[in-house]
Amino acid sequence: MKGKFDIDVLVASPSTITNRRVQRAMPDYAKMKKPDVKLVVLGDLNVGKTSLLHRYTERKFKDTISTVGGAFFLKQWGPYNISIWDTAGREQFHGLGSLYCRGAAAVILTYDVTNWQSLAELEDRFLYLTDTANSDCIFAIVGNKADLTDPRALVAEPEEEEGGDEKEGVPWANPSPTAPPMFRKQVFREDAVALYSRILRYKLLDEAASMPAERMCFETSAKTGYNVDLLFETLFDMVLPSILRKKSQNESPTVDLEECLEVNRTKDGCCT
Ligand SMILES: Nc1nc2c(ncn2[C@@H]2O[C@H](COP(=O)(O)OP(=O)(O)OP(=O)(O)O)[C@@H](O)[C@H]2O)c(=O)[nH]1
Ligand SMILES: [Mg+2]
Repeated sequence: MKGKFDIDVLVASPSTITNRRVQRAMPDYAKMKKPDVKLVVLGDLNVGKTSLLHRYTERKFKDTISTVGGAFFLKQWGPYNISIWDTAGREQFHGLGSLYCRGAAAVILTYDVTNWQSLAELEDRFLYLTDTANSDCIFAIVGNKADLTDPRALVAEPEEEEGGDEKEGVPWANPSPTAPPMFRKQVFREDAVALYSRILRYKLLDEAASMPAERMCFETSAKTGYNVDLLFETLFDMVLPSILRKKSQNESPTVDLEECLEVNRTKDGCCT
């Protein structure tokens, strides 16, 4: 399934800027569109954050290397520009997390369904990083690698044709008879739902007035594309009110006191 407003995505990564060849191919930042809203993907090392973004933006499951610092993807959604920040799960980049979360309208907390510790880390190590996000920030909890445990997640969506650097073959595209061995599922949906409730309590949010956990907990596979569009597009729709509110605040007539004082001073000539 393609996004209803599918348009090119721009990718920029501080980790690639040092590479000369890439530097020449870097976009012209002067022409870059200003994002209207920001989404951030957080989670432990190796849970598949970058792979989810590749799957959504490039329709591919590609080889990845562990993210250094962070990278951002720009997605046009209707008339709006949405920036999606991919962060590094590695401990040494942890400090950057709260920087990336500053002003975020939505945070995607990602774990690996075959790794209990990756869920525990979300609460222990990542949740407090979101203190810098917007006060009305939306939280999604995403269990990735569902293809390893759930036969429904094995049905692959077609990959984009051109390119060539995607992983060789797609044996998982057909669940039978070449289905890969199933891994033991360590994190269940109920565990994610329970974490979602704890997050609302941590944020002092009223559960009844917040998005219900059933809508905010996803199981995905970056490998097959299972639920990946659903995840991002549900969030894009949810952050639209936040964009509209920001825009109307910017458009509402306000008086800049500093500017008035400056004009008055110049008129009176007292400061010239
Ligand atoms: N089976 C399976 N493997 C996946 C999936 N998503 C990612 N992987 C694999 O998991 C490994 C880590 O993926 P990344 O996307 O680099 O993980 P990350 O969360 O970005 O990791 P850091 O950048 O180090 O924080 C890679 O070997 C991926 O191929 C998935 O949905 N299913
Ligand atoms: Mg990564």
